[in-house]
Amino acid sequence: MSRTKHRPQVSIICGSGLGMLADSLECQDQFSYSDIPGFPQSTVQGHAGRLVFGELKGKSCVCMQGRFHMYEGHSLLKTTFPIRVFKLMGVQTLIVTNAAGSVADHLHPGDIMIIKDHINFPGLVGLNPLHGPNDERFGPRFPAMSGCYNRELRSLAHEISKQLDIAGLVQEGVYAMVGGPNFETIAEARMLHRMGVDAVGMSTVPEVVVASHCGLQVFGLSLITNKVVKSYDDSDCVNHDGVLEVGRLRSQTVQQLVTEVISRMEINNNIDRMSNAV
Ligand SMILES: O=P(O)(O)O[C@@H]1C[C@H](O)[C@@H](CO)O1
Ligand code: HPA
Repeated sequence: MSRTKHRPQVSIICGSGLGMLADSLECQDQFSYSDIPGFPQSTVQGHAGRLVFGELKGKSCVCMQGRFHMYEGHSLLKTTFPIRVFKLMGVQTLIVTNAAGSVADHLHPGDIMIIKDHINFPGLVGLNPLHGPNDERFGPRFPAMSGCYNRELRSLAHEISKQLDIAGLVQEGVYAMVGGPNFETIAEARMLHRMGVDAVGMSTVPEVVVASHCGLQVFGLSLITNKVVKSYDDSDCVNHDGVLEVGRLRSQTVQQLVTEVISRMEINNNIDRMSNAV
């Protein structure tokens, strides 16, 4: 905290190919993850590995240009370490973005899905960042997860997408986290489809669980970068370069939507900063 004058209220995590979300921050202070004690390193292409502080539409923000994934070999505690750092800094809101494959037939590459809820597949089999002794300073032993994606922010995003004339691209849905790093088999994709999953990815959920546990309000967006293959007659094949390419093509639209949501969200100036700990 002593190396930046910014005291962020909003934190943003950039998904694969969405690192440009940090570019619109003004008066930036940037730190490479390798210079931050306790931070893991980003190893995935499209995740720069920088923490960027700055102002956006009068709000103080911190942006992770690059996130950590379980499949990189990080423990879930390490993967979500930045969220608790943000909480200690006084952040009130977490905005998560990701690249995801569409499972629902009505979602297409280039669409933006506002995350309404999630399915935590790793969590359901015991891989949860909240495993282990509970640190009561952050939150309760048994946190509720219903309503963890803030309803007001979701409805604000719909309103903004109408005003930006992108409502045709924006839908709401359920994101499921799988462990990765391989993409889904056809049988797995069909199972997800039957379960009511709209989009599938390899991140986000651990961050949201930890943010929700410590009382941050959460807003999440998935950029649909590909369709998951659900038919044995389909010769399509997803790859990471294609995922990054759709990220580049839609980067400006995602940036506009996130910027407007931040601009119009309410900030409680009576913040609960645990900053004497950082
Ligand atoms: O960090 P996100 O969830 O945006 O990254 C997605 C999932 C994998 O890391 C990668 C696959 O292309 O993109
Ligand atoms: N599956 C899992 N993760 C992803 C996908 C996908 O199809 N696309 C981007 N991230």
